[in-house]
Amino acid sequence: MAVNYATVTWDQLHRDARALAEALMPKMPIKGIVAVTRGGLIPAAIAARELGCRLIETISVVTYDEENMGKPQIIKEPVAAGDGEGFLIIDDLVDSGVTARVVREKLPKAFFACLYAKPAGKELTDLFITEVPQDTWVLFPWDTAPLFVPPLAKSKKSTVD
Ligand SMILES: O=P(O)(O)OC[C@H]1O[C@H](OP(=O)(O)OP(=O)(O)O)[C@H](O)[C@@H]1O
Repeated sequence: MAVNYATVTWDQLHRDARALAEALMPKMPIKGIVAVTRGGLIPAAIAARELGCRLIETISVVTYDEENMGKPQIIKEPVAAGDGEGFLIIDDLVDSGVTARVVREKLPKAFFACLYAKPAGKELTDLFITEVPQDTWVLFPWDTAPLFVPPLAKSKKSTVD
């Protein structure tokens, strides 16, 4: 399957996280936020600032490593969030939905919000900002760096030389 890329800039991410916070305003007041590390940390920080929320818990789910292929494992429990009642879960992306399923099982009473969702996992969310096609790889700002790109005139041998 061919892969397309969608580059998300810091500005775009900030706008989308603010849009998420605005959409979450009707859920206020809340007890706290659970950020799904690591991708949910920055969206959760932005949303927490907008929502005036200072209690931030985390959950870390490892869905793949060489010894544990395919078996998702919680390596950090969201202890402060109990069964999730009164908490918002925030992640950057729901792709296959494997992570979201594990997080929801752990926090069945929490509300699950993310910035971007792909078709395979979107039903596991309560709220997302933008749908992304399944074959698109989202490049987050922390995964990328600006690179020099040669001008067109230098990138191919000119035919008028
Ligand atoms: O729906 P899924 O197929 O489970 O994919 C979504 C998860 O993948 C990414 O995390 P990743 O496992 O890459 O870890 P990271 O955020 O620590 O980089 C993302 O932040 C989600 O938590």
